[in-house]
Amino acid sequence: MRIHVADHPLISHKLTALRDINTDSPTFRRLTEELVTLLAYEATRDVRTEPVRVETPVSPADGVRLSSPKPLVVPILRAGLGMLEGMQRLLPTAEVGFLGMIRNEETLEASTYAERLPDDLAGRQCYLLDPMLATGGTLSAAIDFLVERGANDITAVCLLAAPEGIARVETDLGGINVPVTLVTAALDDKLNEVGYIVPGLGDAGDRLYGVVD
Ligand SMILES: O=P(O)(O)OC[C@H]1O[C@H](OP(=O)(O)OP(=O)(O)O)[C@H](O)[C@@H]1O
Ligand SMILES: O=c1cc[nH]c(=O)[nH]1
Ligand SMILES: [Mg+2]
Repeated sequence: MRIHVADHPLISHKLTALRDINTDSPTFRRLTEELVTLLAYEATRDVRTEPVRVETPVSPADGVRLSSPKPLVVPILRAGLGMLEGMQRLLPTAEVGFLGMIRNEETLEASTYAERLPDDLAGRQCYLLDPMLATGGTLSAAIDFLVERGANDITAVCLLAAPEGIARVETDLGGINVPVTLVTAALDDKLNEVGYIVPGLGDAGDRLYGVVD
């Protein structure tokens, strides 16, 4: 897996505020959107374009525009939904698919409760959105869903990734001949004994959607 840690000072600044336990839900949502827009800039570095000629008021100009087929953006519910608008800000014409996945907090196994993806993903550039890559079970299962539909160009955009999760995804990818890129704002230290990222930011879904004390 190709890994890009986008450690720009503005990203680090916003991420630090996001981690802060004193950051409330509305601010957490806003910072998530802003961070994703910055990460999307990196994640779409290889987005496909085609040449186009336009007329400026002065002369013809050769440029590019996004080419077909449209990129596909797939937020992993629930927490990934908080990243969708930030991504759409840079890719407003992208198609959007959905995966609903939940990790069992005892076993740490991911299961899928909703899935809405186009049937054929061959040749599509696919962007998975999930703020947290912890044990890697969720991302690995999401990649499997896309690959089963023929995807062969996958980029995962995460806010935080743990080394254990990256290792798991890389192992699981061993049997799949599909290039996957991970773009993340930070590589954290480790997982704790209950599978949370350390230092992390806590439960991203709860902090986005207000289920906090
Ligand atoms: O790498 P993993 O160990 O699989 O953990 C990461 C997953 O856990 C969180 O989702 P959660 O299951 O809490 O669901 P939610 O988004 O509905 O809160 C997070 O948003 C990831 O999807
Ligand atoms: O630290 C973690 C791990 C999984 N899911 C989260 O929301 N946070
Ligand atoms: Mg959660």
